[in-house]
Amino acid sequence: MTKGAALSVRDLVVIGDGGRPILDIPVLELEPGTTLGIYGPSGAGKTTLLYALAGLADQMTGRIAWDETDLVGKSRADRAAFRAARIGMIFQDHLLFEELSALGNAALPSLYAPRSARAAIRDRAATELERLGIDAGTRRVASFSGGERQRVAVARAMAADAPILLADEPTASLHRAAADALADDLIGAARSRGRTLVCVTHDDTLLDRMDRKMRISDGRMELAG
Ligand SMILES: Nc1ncnc2c1ncn2[C@@H]1O[C@H](COP(=O)(O)OP(=O)(O)OP(=O)(O)O)[C@@H](O)[C@H]1O
Repeated sequence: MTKGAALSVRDLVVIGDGGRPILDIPVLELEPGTTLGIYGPSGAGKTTLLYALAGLADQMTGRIAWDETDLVGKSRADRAAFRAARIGMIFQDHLLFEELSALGNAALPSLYAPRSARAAIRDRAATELERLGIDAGTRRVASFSGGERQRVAVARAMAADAPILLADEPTASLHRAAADALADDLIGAARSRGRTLVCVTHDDTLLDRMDRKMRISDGRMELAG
């Protein structure tokens, strides 16, 4: 079983390009295997928080510790290495390689993995795609719909079998039944494999299934459950 990671955020301030703080989170603690839903108005700072938790924000102060690793103090290269090894990401623009098939994209984490782990990653990628109803086949993802691309991104995050899953509006381009199936997968991954899941979403059905919910408004936490 994958061991989930604990999160400890303290006095996190993310600075925007203009030098102005765009996010201020005094305290956020998550036990391994917890699911957290983040919601709030457009422009509130939800994606900024997810990027910071992934170590993708360059200008930040405070502390973002996943277990013993504080991403704030690390170099960009070290943060990238941590991300590759420990974080599965489902982000809004999907970041797919247009020339590759669904399986080619979903199995991408195998490129960064030790040789001994590669076959298992490809197998998980294929299994996830099948479960999400995507033909792994030879068609390039360039011609996929928004919802199909979303599911390829989910399969890729699952294939890595990372202890941390970060998702930005994972159900946004899906109809209700597909959104519910995807929620089953994400939450099932957290519950059965102890992964820690942080999910930005406007989808109340998905939010209601999270262990905890946090509202962000104007760069600040408003409610924490
Ligand atoms: N690098 C940056 N430099 C300056 N401002 C930024 C930067 N990144 C984001 N912002 C601004 O910070 C605010 C928060 O952006 P963010 O994308 O986190 O919002 P959000 O809550 O995810 O919104 P949405 O629901 O519309 O996706 C916005 O006003 C945005 O324009």
